[in-house]
Amino acid sequence: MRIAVPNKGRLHDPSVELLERAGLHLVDGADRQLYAQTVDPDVTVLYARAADIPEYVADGAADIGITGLDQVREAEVDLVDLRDLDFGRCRLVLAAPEDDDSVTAVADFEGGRVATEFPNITRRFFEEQGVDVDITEVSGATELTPHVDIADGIVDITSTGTTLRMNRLEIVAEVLQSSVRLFAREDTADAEKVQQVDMALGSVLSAEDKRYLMMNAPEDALDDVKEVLPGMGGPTVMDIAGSDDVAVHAVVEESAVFETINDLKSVGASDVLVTEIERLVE
Ligand SMILES: Nc1ncnc2c1ncn2[C@@H]1O[C@H](COP(=O)(O)OP(=O)(O)OP(=O)(O)O)[C@@H](O)[C@H]1O
Ligand SMILES: O=P(O)(O)OC[C@H]1O[C@H](OP(=O)(O)OP(=O)(O)O)[C@H](O)[C@@H]1O
Ligand SMILES: [Mg+2]
Repeated sequence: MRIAVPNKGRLHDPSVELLERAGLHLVDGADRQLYAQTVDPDVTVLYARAADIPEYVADGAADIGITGLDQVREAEVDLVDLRDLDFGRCRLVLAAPEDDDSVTAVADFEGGRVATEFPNITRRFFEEQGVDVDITEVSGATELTPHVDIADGIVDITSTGTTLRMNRLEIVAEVLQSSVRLFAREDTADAEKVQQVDMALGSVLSAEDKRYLMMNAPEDALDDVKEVLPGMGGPTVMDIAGSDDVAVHAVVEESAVFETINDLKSVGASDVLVTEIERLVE
């Protein structure tokens, strides 16, 4: 089974890190090598540009791929979105010079010019809006185009908004919300190995906001301890050799840890340990 992964840029490191955390360790992959075996002899990683990965999956060069939803929408290929991998979150927006009052709404672009790295997404957006525009495709530095009279506005990626602000552009409309996803083809989505990889990646993401709590408590405080411990079924309770206390283990939301520990101490728990969880296979 071949999985296409971004070979460079902002998506490369988080993609490789996620595979490693999911246990799909890469082996023998030299830095410039565009493929790598993994610890699973049935899973090979192919490295490609984020923009090319939709075609890699659609054409069968890879069975699944990790890339931005914006890249798949721009490629206009029909893929199965298996899972949001919760990074590379950004928006495609229509933006125009902040000091140009003639283009402050989508309709103002009627008969106007829009520069973008995403001509297909842009064309479809304006078609849906019933606005006729002239689209100019550029390969980067899109934010400059309205200031050198190449376009009246742009459709481009934004996440912090810094680049738009620095280039005195303001958002007129949101075109697409995007993040990095695990994509498959219709004919590969249900394959056993694809399901295994999807589950492994999901188990890492499920565990990220959970913590494992371990503590000791007097047996007669157990009911109060159970009251305090939220979520995931009942806690695990174990006898401690040579002690009247019991050991209690539970999985809790990371956001609840601070308050839960205070409550546990108040009902008599002691020696409370908090650890991260590598993977949580539901
Ligand atoms: N500023 C950003 N914030 C969040 N995600 C982004 C941002 N820019 C790009 N992305 C996501 O990363 C994907 C790849 O981005 P892009 O094609 O710009 O390559 P890159 O990884 O930024 O490398 P480079 O731009 O240097 O070629 C985009 O399709 C989008 O999904
Ligand atoms: O909202 P911000 O946080 O400012 O991010 C938006 C910028 O990020 C991307 O550029 P990138 O840095 O990837 O360079 P690129 O244009 O070469 O892709 C995108 O093309 C925008 O220019
Ligand atoms: Mg970029």
